[in-house]
Amino acid sequence: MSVHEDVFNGQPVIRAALPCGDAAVIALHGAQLISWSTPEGGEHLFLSDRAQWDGHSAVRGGVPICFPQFNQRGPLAKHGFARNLPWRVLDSASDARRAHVSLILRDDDTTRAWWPHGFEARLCVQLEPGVLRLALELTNTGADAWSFTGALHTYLRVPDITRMQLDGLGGAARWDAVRDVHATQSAAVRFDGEYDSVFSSPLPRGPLRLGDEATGRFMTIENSASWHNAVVWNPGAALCAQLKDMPRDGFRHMLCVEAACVDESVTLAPGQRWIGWQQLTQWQGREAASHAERHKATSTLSV
Ligand SMILES: O=P(O)(O)OC[C@H]1O[C@H](O)[C@H](O)[C@@H](O)[C@@H]1O
Repeated sequence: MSVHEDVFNGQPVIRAALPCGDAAVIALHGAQLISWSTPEGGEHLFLSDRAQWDGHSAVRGGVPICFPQFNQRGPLAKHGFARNLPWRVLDSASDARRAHVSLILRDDDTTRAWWPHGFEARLCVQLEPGVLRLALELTNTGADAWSFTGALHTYLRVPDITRMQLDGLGGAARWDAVRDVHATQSAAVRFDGEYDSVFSSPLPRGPLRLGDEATGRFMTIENSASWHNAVVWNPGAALCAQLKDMPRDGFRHMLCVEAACVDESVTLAPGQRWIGWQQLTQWQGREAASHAERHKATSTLSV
C-alpha cells in the first residue's frame, strides 16, 4: 500500500494504492479525483484526453467539486470556483486494506473577491477493495451565515452509453433540463441523445445501479441524504462536438451521476458544518458480486 506525490500532465497529484491493486489518483487542482481503478474492473472514471491542464481551467472528467454554486444558478463562474483552485493535502494514511487522502481549501483574498465569506472545504477520499468514498465537508468559518449549492460531479466511465441502464430513480421528481419538462420518473433511465436531468424528492433511499447489459458488470452509487438532488448528464453527440475539451466520441464513454444540492441552497450559520458523501462500489458478475458484498459488509469507510 502506498500514498505518494507525483506529477500528471504537469500538475501535482497524489497516488494512493492498495496491495490488492485498487488505486486512485487525486489532482491538487480542484481536489479532483481523476482516476479510480480496480484489478477486476479497470478504470471506473472517465477523464477526457482533451482536458485542459493549465492550473486554472476546470478539468473535464473524474470528480470535479462544484462549490459554492451549481451550474449557472448564481453570479459566480459556472459550477463555482472550488474546481478551479489549488487545494492542499491535509493528511493521508494507508494500511493493507484501506487508504485515505484529505485535501483542504480555505477562503483567501482570491475567493473573497468572488464570494465574501469565510469557509473551509475538506475532501476526504477513502479507498477499500472495490469501494471508493468521497466525503465533502464544508464549514462556515466566517462571522455571517452563507448559502451554497454544489455537487460531486462524478464522470463514470462506460463502455458504450447506449448499452447502459441506470436504475433506482423510479418515483423521484425529475426536471428534464434539455426539454424543460417536469415529470415523475417512472422507469429505468436509458440514453439515446443529450440527457441532463435534476432528480429530487422523493429520492430513493437505496443506491443507484448503473449496469451494462452486455457484460453484466455494474456499479452502485450511493449518495448521502444531505444531498437533496441527483443529477444525471450526458451531452450526446451534438453538444459533445461543441465542447473543446472533449473528444468527438467522448459522450459514448461517460455518464455523470452526481450527488448535488441544486433546487434548494444549504445555509450554514457561523461555525456550522455540512457533510455530503458519495460512495461507489464496483460489481462484476456473480463471483465479483459476492466479493464486493463481503467487502461491503466489512467496509469501515465513513466520514
Ligand atoms: O461543462 P461544465 O461546466 O463542466 O458542466 C457540465 C454539466 O454539468 C451538469 O451536469 C449540468 O447539469 C449540465 O447542464 C452541465 O452542462
